Amino acid sequence: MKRRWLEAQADLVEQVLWQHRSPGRVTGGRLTPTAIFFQIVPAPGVRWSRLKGLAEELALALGVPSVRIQREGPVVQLEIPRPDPQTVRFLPLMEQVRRTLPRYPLYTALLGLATDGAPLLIRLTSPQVAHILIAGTTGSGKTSLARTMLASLVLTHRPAQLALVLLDPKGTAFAAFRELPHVQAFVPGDPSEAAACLEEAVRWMERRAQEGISTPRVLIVIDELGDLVQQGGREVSGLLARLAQRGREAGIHLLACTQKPSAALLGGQLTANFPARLVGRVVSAEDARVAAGIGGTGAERLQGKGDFLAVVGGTVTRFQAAYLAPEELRAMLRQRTANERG
Ligand SMILES: Nc1ncnc2c1ncn2[C@@H]1O[C@H](COP(=O)(O)OP(=O)(O)OP(=O)(O)O)[C@@H](O)[C@H]1O
Repeated sequence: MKRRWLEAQADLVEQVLWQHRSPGRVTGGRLTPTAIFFQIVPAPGVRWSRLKGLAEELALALGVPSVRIQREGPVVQLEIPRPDPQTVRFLPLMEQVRRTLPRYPLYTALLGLATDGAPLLIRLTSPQVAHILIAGTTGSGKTSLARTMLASLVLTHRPAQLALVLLDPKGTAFAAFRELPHVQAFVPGDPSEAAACLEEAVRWMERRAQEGISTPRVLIVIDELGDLVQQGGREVSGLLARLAQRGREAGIHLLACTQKPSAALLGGQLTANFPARLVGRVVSAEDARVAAGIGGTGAERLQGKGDFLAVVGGTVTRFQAAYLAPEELRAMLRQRTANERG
């Protein structure tokens, strides 16, 4: 049934290409949780720019809001959103990872499922990571992704290995985590309290660097970095920049979400110090460039709701974020807190 439907989609694509005098053969038909990927083998003489220009016509013919046409080496990839997108569920994916790996790697967070079907993880202590910026417009799934990463970390690390500082201006992003023994500080609302907390973190960083202490590793998680910097002004951006520049050696890492990844808002010094970027849907190609730190990623054509690019060490990996519904998260964390206390 699925095969036949995929073949019909491929035929439709070939028809559109033929009608627009850019014939090509459509092969593949790989399903990911949210999209179908085809490969187009253009007939001799068909120009890449012409194929690329047919995105709107293809979307119209297939009855979808948009399609992505990307060139990957000699191959042209066509990506069509699935009419029946599937959620990548956190718990089964986490179980799969723990089953396949002999030992869950330290300081490593689960992100989701890459388009090649493999689970995607990110290691805080890798030299190409250290601090992570999650950028994307509203509804792209930033806060949900940060929660997924946090959930995977607290499930696999003891408080003696990993401590958390949670800055949550809305007070709703990370509230579910606040009772966990890993949490050193939970700061909802009030930017002046957030500034005081960051000041303490800087003092702590300096002391740890002097004494050569780097455990427990500390992860400072910030929802809406843009708001925090806007409200807290120079003082806050200065503190954050210091943590980003010198935190790594003292075992302090930052994970920050932002709707507005602009250097003008966050300060060039701060943005330059987030080597790893997780980029969800953004509104323009310019925002995509700033968010990813490199051009041409096409993040402005992502679907939202957990459709992300991981940009780490010059490599771009597309993935669908694993998702934990709020009630699932609460139940899981209750269990985890009970285990730690018991
Ligand atoms: N990985 C995912 N899989 C499926 N649905 C998701 C996923 N991530 C987010 N969503 C859906 O998208 C909604 C918005 O997600 P989220 O609040 O994380 O976005 P956001 O980018 O943080 O938005 P805002 O900036 O407005 O806070 C969620 O309520 C959920 O319904």
